[in-house]
Amino acid sequence: MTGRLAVRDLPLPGLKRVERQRLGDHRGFLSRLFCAETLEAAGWRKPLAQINQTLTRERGTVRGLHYQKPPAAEIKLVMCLKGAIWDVAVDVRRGSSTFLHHHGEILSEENGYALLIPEGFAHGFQALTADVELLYCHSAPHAPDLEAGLNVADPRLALPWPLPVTGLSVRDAGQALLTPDFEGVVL
Ligand SMILES: Cc1cn([C@H]2C[C@H](O)[C@@H](COP(=O)(O)OP(=O)(O)O[C@H]3O[C@H](C)C(=O)[C@H](O)[C@H]3O)O2)c(=O)[nH]c1=O
Repeated sequence: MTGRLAVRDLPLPGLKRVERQRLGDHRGFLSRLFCAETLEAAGWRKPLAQINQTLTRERGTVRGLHYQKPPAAEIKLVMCLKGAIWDVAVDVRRGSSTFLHHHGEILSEENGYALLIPEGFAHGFQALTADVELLYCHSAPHAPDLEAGLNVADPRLALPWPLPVTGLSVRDAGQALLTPDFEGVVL
């Protein structure tokens, strides 16, 4: 456990779980959310460009699946500070041995887990409780013109959402299904 963040390998190459250790005392706790030194060793070798917060009010709501295309491809560190989510990353790296494979797991206020999602992964989550709050660290600025997405109900992905999918944004509900010629992104 170096510097309060433990990094674990996951089945998709480059995808990591980052486990936060809380330092508690009679007042409460301190928890480190980001550490450039620890995360550089885990593959974050870019600046910290932007940090976002989202609040998702309704249990069952799904946000995603989003990624930014090169040259705005980004590393994300996603953590759930309030409530619990099922978080999922899908490999869209052209030529990857795990192309279009997904990894999903629960991130929560309680378990203190985050996902470090490399460039070339689409990201999404489902709120498992009401009023979930997420914090995102991004290695590249928001680039709306280079945003892309996958459909959360795409049969080619067959994502095992824990709850019935609700609350999609108009954009997310309208994401096109993958076509047979989809080759992913070249990083
Ligand atoms: C991502 C982003 C969005 N915005 C603006 C654009 C829209 O006017 C508004 C909501 O954007 P959007 O509906 O894309 O937000 P989400 O669907 O919650 O996307 C988020 O959830 C999925 C799961 C992700 O992985 C994205 O990285 C994350 O941003 O915020 C910004 O101003 N900056 C940003 O970095």
